[in-house]
Amino acid sequence: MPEITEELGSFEKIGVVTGESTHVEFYFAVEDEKMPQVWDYVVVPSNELIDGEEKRVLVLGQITSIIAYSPGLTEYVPYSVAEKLKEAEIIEPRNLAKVKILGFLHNGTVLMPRRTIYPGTYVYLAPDDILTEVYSYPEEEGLYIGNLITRPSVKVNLTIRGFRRHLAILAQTGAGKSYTAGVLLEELYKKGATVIVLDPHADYVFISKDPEGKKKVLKRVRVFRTLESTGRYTKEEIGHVETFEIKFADLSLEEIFTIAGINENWTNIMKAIEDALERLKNSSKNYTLDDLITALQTSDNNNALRALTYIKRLKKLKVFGDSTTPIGEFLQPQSIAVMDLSGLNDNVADYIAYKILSEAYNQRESGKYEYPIFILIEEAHRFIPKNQNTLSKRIVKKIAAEGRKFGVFLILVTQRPQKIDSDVLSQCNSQIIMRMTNPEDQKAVRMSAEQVSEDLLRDLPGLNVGEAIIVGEVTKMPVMVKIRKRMTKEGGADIDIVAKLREAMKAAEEYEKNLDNVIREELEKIKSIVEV
Ligand SMILES: Nc1ncnc2c1ncn2[C@@H]1O[C@H](COP(=O)(O)OP(=O)(O)OP(=O)(O)O)[C@@H](O)[C@H]1O
Repeated sequence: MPEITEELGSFEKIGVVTGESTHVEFYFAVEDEKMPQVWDYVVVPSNELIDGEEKRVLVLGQITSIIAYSPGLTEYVPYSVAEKLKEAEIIEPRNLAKVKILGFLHNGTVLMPRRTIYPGTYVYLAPDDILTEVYSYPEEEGLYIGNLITRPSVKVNLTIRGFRRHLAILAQTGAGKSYTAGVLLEELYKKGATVIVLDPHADYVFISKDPEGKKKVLKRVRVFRTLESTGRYTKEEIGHVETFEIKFADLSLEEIFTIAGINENWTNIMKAIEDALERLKNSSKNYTLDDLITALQTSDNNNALRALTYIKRLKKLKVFGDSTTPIGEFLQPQSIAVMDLSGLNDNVADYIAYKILSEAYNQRESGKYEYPIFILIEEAHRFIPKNQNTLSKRIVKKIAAEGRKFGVFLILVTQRPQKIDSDVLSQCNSQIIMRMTNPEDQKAVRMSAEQVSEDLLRDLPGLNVGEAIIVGEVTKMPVMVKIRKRMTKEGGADIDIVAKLREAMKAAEEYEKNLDNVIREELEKIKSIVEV
């Protein structure tokens, strides 16, 4: 942003600061004929002390409301007077705008002013190039997410550095969360990121293809599914699906205890399982879960029978196969690995999430994998619910607390911010918030994100599909964005109800026609029998 010179003369003047100002907000009387929009950006010149030196700076602000009034038409003016004023054309409508100060740019960072904006200061519409500068980053760190809602000509970039402290995408259903997450995946991919997606609704299984699903646009995308999963889409629709499986004999004793829900104080039960496993290991390296169950069933140890109740639970997981899919399959530079969890029940999805996240985290913690890993968890409230323990919750909490040290970053997507573990949510330093009308969800967002002001919350119900407010470390200033168009195909797009119903009508007609034909044929048969 330029430090101020005479170039202000080329800016579009739209008003004068009036009333009481502070260093965080001010009002201005809007010049007649000028019609700024709510959420548009303005600049005002001011003086700031920077590094001990007085400097003229341009303070950027955002219009948060516009109050229209007429000096003659006060609230209590009677109709007869109001009508006379109208007929005499002396209503003289005026606009008073309220502005929230966003800060000023100094050497690429945003500083908040310490001085109040003085009444009488001219207010200018912020020129596009200033806004572009505020919302851009150097090529190798900028992720192009969309354009300013009020200025479609201004591109908005996020910084990939901001992902260090995790990101949450929060909105009610249908607001455009998955679409937005898809845009982020495209941008992360362009930057060479390693991404793992936990995908309970198969929203990302087409991410390699163009929007029509014809051409492959992202080369290094792999979609995984468990052996028995049927998924939301067929393998033919997706193109290529790989199997994710775990060899039971590869599980450690601790893992078996964890997933079977065996408490660490139940030493007798643990010992019975350990003994049974020891015997199995001595006879074969390829023992299965069924082998363990048989070993416990045939044991004369009472604790083995007690253990059986817990071990039998593992049957429900349905992920055990002949070999273990190595975590290396999910971790490759510049790649997206989508774990399609659609159609699986919560326990299975939870176990798979736990397994993949733990191993990915270990790879980074031990330094075996050298590149940062981005983990996108769709429907995050299912994996990290509030007041409830899941297998994956422990590892997600660990990543939320310590992931940045090892380069493991979370992107959580949820339509139920109030249902998600609040510790994890508050570790997400950046938020992309979209339309949200539920007051409880709004409250959860307010509690978790200090940058989310009352002003912003008030605006949430007014956002359209695909519009978002972005706050936190991924952006220099809070920003309202129209998310850009996807270059890849969505998985979970809303169905076209009218088109589908049209198809249903056709199918019903077809059915009726067939039925008529069958009846006619039957009648013909009966007639021929009767005639004979
Ligand atoms: N930025 C956008 N531009 C164009 N269309 C969009 C945009 N964002 C969302 N949509 C459309 O809006 C619909 C809902 O989007 P999406 O599925 O991403 O919402 P969601 O919040 O993830 O919903 P759910 O919680 O049901 O998964 C989709 O049909 C999608 O194509």
